[in-house]
Amino acid sequence: MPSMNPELFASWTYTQNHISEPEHVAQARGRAEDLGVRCIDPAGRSMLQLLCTLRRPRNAVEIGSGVGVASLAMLEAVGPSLTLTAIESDLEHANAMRQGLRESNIPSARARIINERAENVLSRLADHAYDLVLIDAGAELLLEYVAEAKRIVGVGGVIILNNAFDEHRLAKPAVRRTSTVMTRDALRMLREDPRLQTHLFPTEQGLFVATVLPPVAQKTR
Ligand SMILES: C[S@@+](CC[C@H](N)C(=O)[O-])C[C@H]1O[C@@H](n2cnc3c(N)ncnc32)[C@H](O)[C@@H]1O
Repeated sequence: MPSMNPELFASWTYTQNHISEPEHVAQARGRAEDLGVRCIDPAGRSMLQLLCTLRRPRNAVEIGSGVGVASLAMLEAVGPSLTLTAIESDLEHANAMRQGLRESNIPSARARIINERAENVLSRLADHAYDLVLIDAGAELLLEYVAEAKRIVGVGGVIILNNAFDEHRLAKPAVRRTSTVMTRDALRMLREDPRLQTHLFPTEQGLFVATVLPPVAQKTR
């Protein structure tokens, strides 16, 4: 097991610092700062774009889309073949996302923004109808979001959980805060499912990725 020596930390920092983002993303981050909303970090955004480029989802859901930094990343990585359902409970955040989409010339038909609480929306989404679900709406209802994501994602689809480090509390066993316990339970729920292949990527906030395996490839435990 690697220990956190200074060289490892330097390499990690180098990775985080060598990501450049276009001007319109910086503008969206500025809007998020004004509204006091956290966005996916640059390494997470970059990883999300890579996953979208590899998987090329046609139907994606984002639970907690904020001002749309991650949404834009997905829409831009895949292009017109992706339709995104973005669920966001805060009207100001949803409006800021609409502004970002307009400025990026993304037609509103490609991003359906649902301004409601996710727990009231997810049960209306069809089983196995989505290729990608990004969860980033806080830890309070995380287990419910994970259960719904597992229901709506089809074989070969991807479930992504951002802020998996729970503000760097996850790895500290003594921390028993509700959000940390919820996050640990959610990650366990995904890791222990034999239908899923999982990995936790060490981005700044932690990006946990699970893909739904076809029946022949399912893990035996
Ligand atoms: C961390 S931000 C999302 C950032 C976004 N994924 C990005 O990278 O740009 C979390 C968002 O989830 C929203 N949220 C919190 N609870 C929610 C709920 N129950 N249903 C829908 N949205 C929720 C908040 O209003 C906030 O905008």
